[in-house]
Amino acid sequence: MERICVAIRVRPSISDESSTGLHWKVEDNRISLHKRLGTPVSGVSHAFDHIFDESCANSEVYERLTKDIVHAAVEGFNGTVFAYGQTSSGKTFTMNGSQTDPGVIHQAVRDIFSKIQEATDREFLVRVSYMEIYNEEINDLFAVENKKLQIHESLERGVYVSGLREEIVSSGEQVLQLIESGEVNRHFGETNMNVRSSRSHTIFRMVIESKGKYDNHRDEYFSGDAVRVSVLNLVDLAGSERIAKTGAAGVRLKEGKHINKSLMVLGNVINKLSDGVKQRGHIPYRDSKLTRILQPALGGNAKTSIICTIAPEEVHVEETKGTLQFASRAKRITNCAQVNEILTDAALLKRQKLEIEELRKKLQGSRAEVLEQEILKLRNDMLKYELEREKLATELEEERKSHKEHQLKLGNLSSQVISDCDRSSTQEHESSKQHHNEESSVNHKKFEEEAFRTPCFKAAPSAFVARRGIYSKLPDFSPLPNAFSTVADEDTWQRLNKGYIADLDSLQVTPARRVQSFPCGDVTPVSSHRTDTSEIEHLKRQLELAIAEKEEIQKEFSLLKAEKDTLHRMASESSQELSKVVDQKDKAVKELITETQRRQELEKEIKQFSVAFASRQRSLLSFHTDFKSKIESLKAQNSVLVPKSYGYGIKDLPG
Ligand SMILES: Nc1ncnc2c1ncn2[C@@H]1O[C@H](COP(=O)(O)OP(=O)(O)OP(=O)(O)O)[C@@H](O)[C@H]1O
Repeated sequence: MERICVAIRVRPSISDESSTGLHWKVEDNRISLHKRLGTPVSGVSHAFDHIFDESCANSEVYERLTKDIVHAAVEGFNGTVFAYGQTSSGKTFTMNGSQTDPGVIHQAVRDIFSKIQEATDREFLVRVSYMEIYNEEINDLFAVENKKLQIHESLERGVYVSGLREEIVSSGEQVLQLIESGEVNRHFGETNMNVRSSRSHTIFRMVIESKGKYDNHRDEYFSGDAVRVSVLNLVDLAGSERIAKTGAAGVRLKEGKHINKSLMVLGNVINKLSDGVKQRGHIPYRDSKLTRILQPALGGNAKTSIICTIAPEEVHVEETKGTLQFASRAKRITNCAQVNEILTDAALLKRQKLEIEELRKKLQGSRAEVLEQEILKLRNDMLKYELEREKLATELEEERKSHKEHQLKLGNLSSQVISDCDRSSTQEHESSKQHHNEESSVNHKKFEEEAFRTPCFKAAPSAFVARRGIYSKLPDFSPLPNAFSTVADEDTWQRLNKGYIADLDSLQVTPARRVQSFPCGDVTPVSSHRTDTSEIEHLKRQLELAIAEKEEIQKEFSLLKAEKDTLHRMASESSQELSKVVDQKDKAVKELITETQRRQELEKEIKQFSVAFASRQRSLLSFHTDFKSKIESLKAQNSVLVPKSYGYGIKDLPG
């Protein structure tokens, strides 16, 4: 959708009277009415796409307002440029121009042919026609005999004037000559306002057909073999007039009434179109011939621009205000222009094939590819989960093993402690007194209660005294002094004892440490008792630590188990999803196959249709030729003159 481009052009003042009060002021794209001292009149200020002041030449108007539309017409877009305004405001001057300042039509014609020259990959056929709407009747300006032409509408051609002469042209000069000849037939008349006032609306029309040239190297058309057909209307409207001002009477009065009526309908159409899609309702295009012919340009398939001409004199302020209001409404209208292409059967078939191909690609690309990717992703995820699960299972197994080993170690340790205690207790019996017995009995009980609660440990013997007689031989290496018996003070013992069993692990794993023990005979009973007690304490601590460690491992174990369960669940969910996606893919593939079959059937049908169409065309052609020859012979027989009809189609293309 694009808006209609609206511009204002101010004609130079032609009155000798200097303004005594109101005057128009142009600032950039805004025009406003001012009082004598320059105070703006409130509510009379309008902005437009362009405002051309008195000094602007037609070339500037063409450059800024019309050129783009003309170029688009060469490319296949419909275009309309029209001049609107009160009588004597400069419409004809803008459209036709003068010797020194050629108008919009003149420049458009030249520009079109230079554009055609540039487009080397296309061949063109240009047809021109020139008509006027005079007193609500359509006359052909290229053929005076073609009067009161009728408007028709068909699906193929849209709205058209039947019987209008169209000339095939090949150069700008040819067109300008034709226009000149047409101008002679146009209705002008003298009024109080304009010595040469247009008494009709004129529409100069160029129909531009083009087709891509055939490229022999590539064995195909440069830009497809579709034919583009566009219509460019260059319209010079008759000016609205106040009968009192123009002093019209008789014929001029009748003309004036028709002019005003059709301009009023144009105003109504513009008003309705500017209301917006929802409010506009019925558009009265059919109320006048002008609006009927200009229908595609107003809210239809065309690029349109309107040049509203105004007279700057104070005496025309009211008319100028009306023109500016019309222009303000018109600039709200949106059109939807698109390239007009006519497809031959072959082009249609080719285009449909391409479309089918594209659709097929899209179908394959959009669904199957996405599904493939999804499946791949899910497979990767599954693999990842599997690996993680395996890793966790291995870790779990290792943890289990180490847990077992720990338990085994603990069992060994406790049985070792028990056997050590047993031996110490026997020695104690032989050497110590009664109170020692009691004390060790208490100690033993305490130990039994505190340290050996775990069921896997054996119950301790009733008389428990630590003893270290298991290693009878002295070690090859020992950190102890040779004459240990003389330094059996408690501190030294404690220190050495610490080094002796630093922790349970080193005790079990490093045999060299074991040989740090020494025969019990070297130790005095009293000090042996003390040392054993502290050793037990130490062992108890170690045991407690081992139990805590075991609990920790158990906790870790249950966490790992939970994690493993989650992974299992995720893996099964993934596999379910995977099977769902695979199902979906299968379905899509089936759909694709059905679609392809359908397309193939369609292609076949199109082929059959085009064959039938071609044969029908051939039979119609032969019928037409027969019919024509029969008419000719009848004509010859009756010697009746039949008026020549004019009609050119794409088949009349030269060469
Ligand atoms: N921009 C301009 N520069 C110079 N002269 C102009 C300009 N515009 C209009 N004129 C002159 O003003 C007069 C009236 O202009 P024109 O005939 O183009 O008006 P019009 O709007 O077509 O009038 P009508 O509706 O009566 O046909 C002409 O003599 C024309 O040469």
